[in-house]
Parts: sequence; structure tokens; C-alpha cells
Amino acid sequence: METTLPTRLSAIILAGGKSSRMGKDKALIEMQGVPLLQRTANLVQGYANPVYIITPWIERYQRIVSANCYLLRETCPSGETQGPLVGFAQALVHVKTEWVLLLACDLPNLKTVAMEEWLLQLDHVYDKKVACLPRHEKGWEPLCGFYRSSCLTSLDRFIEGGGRSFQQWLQFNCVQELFVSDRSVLFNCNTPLDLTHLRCREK
Ligand SMILES: Nc1nc2c(ncn2[C@@H]2O[C@H](COP(=O)(O)OP(=O)(O)OP(=O)(O)O)[C@@H](O)[C@H]2O)c(=O)[nH]1
Ligand SMILES: [Mg+2]
Repeated sequence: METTLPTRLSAIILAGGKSSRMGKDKALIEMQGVPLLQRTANLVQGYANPVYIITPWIERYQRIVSANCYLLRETCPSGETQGPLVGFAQALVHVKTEWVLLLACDLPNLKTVAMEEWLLQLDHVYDKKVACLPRHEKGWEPLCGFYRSSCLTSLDRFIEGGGRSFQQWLQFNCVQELFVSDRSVLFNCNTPLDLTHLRCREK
């Protein structure tokens, strides 16, 4: 099947979270011997180019991600990271393609079939929409979907005004729903219990 050319799409993977619920760095949790961050980066490289990883801990991840990925150092003026919205904005400055796929690093069920289904939808996003994201009962799934790189202006303005919430920022913007036929790919591994469920399914 023909998919969208990788040169049209960049990817940003967020790997600067505290993993406080998990109690250890989620990016390094292994699935079939491969750390989650590495798995996500490998998967997305077939569809997006370049792939950026934004994190304050470049040295921690250098050995696990391929040389084709760009590790971007997140700046933390206050000494603390400021959450995924700020991480996204810092990485988005580097993006030159029209679209960018934003992904959390803790999506162990993401699959190539989902990528292919999603990419086909990008051709049908209305011009005014700044993002194409899965929807759930309470709002959008902001860390697993597509953004137009031109949204940086609106994003910077929101952050300068003190905003840090993806859901709040998205309320001010036109978003199109991304159709996801298999919702299990959106499974987010946040807690030791989530990990136990995952390990059971691996067996
Ligand atoms: N670059 C960057 N990524 C972040 C930041 N905060 C969260 N993330 C990433 O965003 C994604 C979703 O994060 P969450 O699972 O909601 O939160 P977390 O901080 O990793 O974990 P908790 O401390 O348990 O909430 C993960 O890929 C995180 O690594 C941040 O400040 N900077
Ligand atoms: Mg999470």
C-alpha cells in the first residue's frame, strides 16, 4: 500500500516526563528486550523524517536511539521541566515539514498498521484544522496524533500567557478527529499495574 512520503511529515517524541506513577523511567522500560523509547522511535522512522526526541536527558538515551534520530535538549530555565506542552513547543521550532506526528514515549501498543491508517487520513484534513487527533470521552488524545507545524505561533502565545495544558490550548483551536479503528494502540503505560497487564499479554 502506498503511504504518505516521509518527507512530508516529521515526528516529535516526548521523553521528558517524571514517570512518578511508574516509579522508574518509562522510556527505558523494555518490551521484548527493547526500551519503549527505542521501539517508538524505530516504528515512526518508517513514516516520518526527521524524527526528534525532546528530553532534558540526552545522555541517558543516546545509546538506545538510532543515529538517524535527533535528540533535542529541553531547556528548563526554572530547573524543572514544564510539561509536555512546553516540550512540544521547544521541539516544534525545529520542524520544517507541514505536518508533525507527536507521540508520547509510553505507547507500547503502537503498530505500523495504525500508522498507515492514520497517514491516509492526513490528505483529508481541512485547511483550517491545526491538528488531527484521536478523541476520547473527555476531550482529545493530544500525545498521539498530528499537528500542523504552523500551530507554533498559537502555541507560543498560549505558553507565554502561562498556559500549560494541552486540552485548554486545543479548545482555542480547530481540531479534526483522527479515526482509530483499533483503540488498543492508544494504550498508555503509566503505572506498575499497566505494566503488569502489558507483561501478561506479552506471554
Ligand atoms: N519533553 C518532555 N516530555 C514530557 C514532559 N512531561 C511529560 N512528558 C512526556 O509526555 C508523555 C506523557 O507523559 P505522562 O505519562 O502524562 O507523564 P509522566 O511525567 O511521564 O509521568 P507521571 O509523572 O507519572 O505523570 C511521556 O512521553 C512523557 O515522557 C516534559 O516536561 N517534557
Ligand atoms: Mg502517559
